[in-house]
Amino acid sequence: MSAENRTIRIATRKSALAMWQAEYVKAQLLKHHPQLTVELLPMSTQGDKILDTPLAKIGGKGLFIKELEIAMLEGRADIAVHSMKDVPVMFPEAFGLHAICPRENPFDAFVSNQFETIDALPQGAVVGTSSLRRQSQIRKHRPDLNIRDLRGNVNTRLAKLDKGDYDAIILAAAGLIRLGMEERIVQQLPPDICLPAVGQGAVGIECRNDDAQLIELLAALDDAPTRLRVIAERAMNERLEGGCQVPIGSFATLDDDTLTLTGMVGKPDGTQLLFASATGKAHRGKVLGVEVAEALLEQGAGEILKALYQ
Ligand SMILES: NCc1[nH]cc(CCC(=O)O)c1CC(=O)O
Repeated sequence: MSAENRTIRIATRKSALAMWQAEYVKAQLLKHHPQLTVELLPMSTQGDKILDTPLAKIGGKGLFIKELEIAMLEGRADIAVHSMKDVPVMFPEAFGLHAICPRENPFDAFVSNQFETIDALPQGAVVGTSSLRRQSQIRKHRPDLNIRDLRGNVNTRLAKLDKGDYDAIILAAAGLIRLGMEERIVQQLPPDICLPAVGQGAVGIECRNDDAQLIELLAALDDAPTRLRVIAERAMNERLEGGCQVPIGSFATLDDDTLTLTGMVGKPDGTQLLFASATGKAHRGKVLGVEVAEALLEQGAGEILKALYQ
């Protein structure tokens, strides 16, 4: 089988956002390699089926990608497309992330039908998010708000807001933009209020490490600045062993060849938030990630994280 006539099958979750990302990767593959045939293989994953339990209790983010990896191991699919935010830092040995696509808006969005900003919410207003990272930072900023659990895909969450279950909800801006719902973003939360999650807004492409031909084809879709940023962000989480759903923010910026990484670990109740930053050459992202993680551990991040796993 030559790269000339190869059919690339993309394993993807079935949510609207996952399908958008898979279609995006299909379009990019065909743009760079018009000779290919590209097909989508939509699948349900454990993470999609169990909707009533907080993710941290049922095994975390890996639940969303295991089925996709099995499809690749069994030869039913060639690549899997992921939101980098949902990809655990501990990666199975047989697979690699062989392209990281250009990053969309990495910040969190405040979405409300009544209020213009998070600061305009009245005391005791009900805000929906299931992310411990968002909860921790929003409680720190506005201890008076009432944070309530909110799960499901982007459309489900918006429907719950529109039904009046919440005064506001927090979602990733990237998901809303990709789904053509940018107008629902009322306020973009700046990183000093809500530091984004590792990899937020970036899409990664995974395939088997033994598929050299495919790895070469995927190189055309890789965006070096995004990859350098995400490598640094993930190195921080790896050092912190931020395995499942955790109150950790990790956000890198790139200015020419200079990378600045900021990390945050917070108590879910918002009573203690730790921050650290490091700056250096872009290719040293892994070292910077470890440096920021160790600065956070020195401040007591280990105790905050340990308390969550008990
Ligand atoms: N946890 C779910 C998830 N995974 C990726 C995105 C979209 C943004 C992205 O690509 O990072 C979302 C939705 C959200 O957090 O609001």
